[in-house]
Amino acid sequence: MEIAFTKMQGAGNDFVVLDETQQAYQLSPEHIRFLADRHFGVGADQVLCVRPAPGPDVDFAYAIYNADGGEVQQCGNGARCFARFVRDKGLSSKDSLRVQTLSGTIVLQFAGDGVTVDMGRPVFDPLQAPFTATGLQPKPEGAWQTWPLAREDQGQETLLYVAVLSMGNPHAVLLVDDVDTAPVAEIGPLIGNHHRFPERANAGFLQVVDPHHVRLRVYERGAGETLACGTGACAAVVAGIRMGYLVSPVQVQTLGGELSIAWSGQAADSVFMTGPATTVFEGRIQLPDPL
Ligand SMILES: N[C@@H](CCC[C@H](N)C(=O)O)C(=O)O
Repeated sequence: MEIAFTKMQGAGNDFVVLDETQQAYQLSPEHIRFLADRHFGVGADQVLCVRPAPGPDVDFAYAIYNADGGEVQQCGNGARCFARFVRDKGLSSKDSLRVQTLSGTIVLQFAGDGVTVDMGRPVFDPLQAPFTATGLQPKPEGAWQTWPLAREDQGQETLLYVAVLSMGNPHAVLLVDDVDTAPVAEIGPLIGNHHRFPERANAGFLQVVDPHHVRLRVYERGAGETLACGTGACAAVVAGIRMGYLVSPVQVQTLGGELSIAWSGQAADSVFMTGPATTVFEGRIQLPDPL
């Protein structure tokens, strides 16, 4: 089967976007891995599918697959690219779009050259992250708390203290002095695959520069370290605000660009993310058969 695709990126987090509004491709995890492969396929951190609205409350449905083939609940940078794709392809001319994801409805709004996404409320109950905190003693961190994750280091057990929350998908946030020297490739998978995260997690490494500026690197579940992670930026800023280190709005400097995150500090309020969304190229690709 040959399919049309659009390659997009938001702050360097890159995507293969597929229009399934007319035809559902029903891709297998192997197809997703092939499309995301940087040597044999198109190359992407995530594959995004634009699907018809399942009901009158939303304009579209949004399916997200990590490069490893697994379907996930949320993708912030992808959401902005979703909005740009829908407009560029003439699928909708609305300035505001309601889109259904696996973890609820998000709202996308065009804002100048970029897109602002209402990412919904952060979830602080560890059980809902999901994170198994049973038997663990949290450590006070500013006005909030972090959880200890045991780690074997040269035969010795050491503890990594992470803030845990969900932005529709699971996040662990580790405060670091300098993201440039943080051992992201080593510690990212240890945190993300820790048995206390039964669905694995995205691991963010957060450097507070001042109350309105941070630097962030994220080791993403199912994709490895990416140049930016939108939900990771939301999670890191929310954690920083809850701890008392940050004040909204916060500019997040990632490896691939800048995102702006705003949150009132109230658990009942949504987190808003603004950033770029760009089309890189378009093409057609033959899916190897059988896959
Ligand atoms: N890059 C994304 C997040 C994609 C999903 C994530 N890897 C997960 O498994 O939850 C973003 O911009 O939010």
